[in-house]
Amino acid sequence: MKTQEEVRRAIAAAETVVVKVGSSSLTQPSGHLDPAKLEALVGAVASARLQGARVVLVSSGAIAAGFGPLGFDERPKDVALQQATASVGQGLLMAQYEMLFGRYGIRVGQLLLTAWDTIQPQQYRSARRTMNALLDLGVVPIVNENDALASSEIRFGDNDRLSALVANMVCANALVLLTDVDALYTAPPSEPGSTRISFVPNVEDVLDSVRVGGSESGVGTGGMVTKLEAARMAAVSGIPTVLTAAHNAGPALMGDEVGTAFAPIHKRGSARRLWLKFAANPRGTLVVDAGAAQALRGGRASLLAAGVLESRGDYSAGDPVWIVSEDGERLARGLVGYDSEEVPRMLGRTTTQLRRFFGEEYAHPLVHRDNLTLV
Ligand SMILES: Nc1ncnc2c1ncn2[C@@H]1O[C@H](COP(=O)(O)OP(=O)(O)O)[C@@H](O)[C@H]1O
Ligand SMILES: N[C@@H](CCC(=O)OP(=O)(O)O)C(=O)O
Repeated sequence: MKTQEEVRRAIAAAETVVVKVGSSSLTQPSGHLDPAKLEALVGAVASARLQGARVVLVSSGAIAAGFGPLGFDERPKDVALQQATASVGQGLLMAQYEMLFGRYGIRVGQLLLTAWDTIQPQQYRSARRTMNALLDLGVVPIVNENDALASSEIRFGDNDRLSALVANMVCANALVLLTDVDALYTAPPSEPGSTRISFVPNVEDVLDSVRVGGSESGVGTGGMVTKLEAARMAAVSGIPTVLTAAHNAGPALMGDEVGTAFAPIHKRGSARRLWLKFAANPRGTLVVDAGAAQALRGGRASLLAAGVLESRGDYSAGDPVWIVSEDGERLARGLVGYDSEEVPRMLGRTTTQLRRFFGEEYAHPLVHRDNLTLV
């Protein structure tokens, strides 16, 4: 799948498609939910569904739906208030979707995910099983970040990267990112001289040649930065992406030449590794010796305490950490198996010594190879 035509055709033929719609495309300039925009979006998604596609809708808009009814004049800035607002707004948003999809005889189901649910194998498997069961039933799963529960360290904030992880989770054949600009531009569209890009053969190459900025609407989160990250995560998972304005949803799903199409880069990765590689925010650093560095570079090796020289930072078991060489080169990111208070006394010790000195629960790698990704 190399040419634009092939990518567009693959999107039109996708058996399973993830459609992500941002807050900026569901709201009025005041920031409140816009029922007409919701209605148009549902029309396009329902049409794809009725033609036989399995469709997951990743929808933002909980905060937009909640702040008016709670008596606020604008989106709250405080994180706890945003979370509370999302909790009120999510129900109101779903009520709208239920009513609008109901007109087409389509059922919807709600799935609220945190980044954690895409990392922890048990939660990940459970989310995937539920999602697939919903799709088998012909239901349109509607996914949002679980804003009310997501903690600041492990929160996406935007839904772009979450949509790429969901696409990976359901083995989607296409990802459609809907926003308030019609395409990716060579620079933020408010800048004079920026031009529209209709096809990106390799998203990893375009990252250096395009200038992307944050959200200009004041409603969305992440801007084009997180959308390109999502397109890259999808491309690495072998999934083609189209990015365009929400009013182009219908033509985009039909494979018309709207917006920007991104070709897949053929490699398939697990959602957890994708999260680690692109989205995780490391909380600490493990400095490794030359032998461990070499083993890690070779791939498929776990990081054992015996090869770690130093632990920096304050982290808990399960947190993402950087793994760096002695001269500070970043080698990998990984999910560490122990708290930062436990690690120093484990350093430099073999697994046999750890078992003998501290017991069986310490006789494990600091970072298991399944929880590690090279940078
Ligand atoms: N190079 C670029 N091309 C297109 N849009 C860009 C670019 N750089 C920044 N943007 C901004 O990204 C915004 C979309 O992001 P955002 O507001 O977060 O939307 P959403 O709510 O859909 O996630 C656009 O409105 C645009 O102003
Ligand atoms: N989860 C939040 C969405 C946050 C947000 O604005 O994301 P996005 O529209 O993808 O930039 C909500 O539902 O309000």
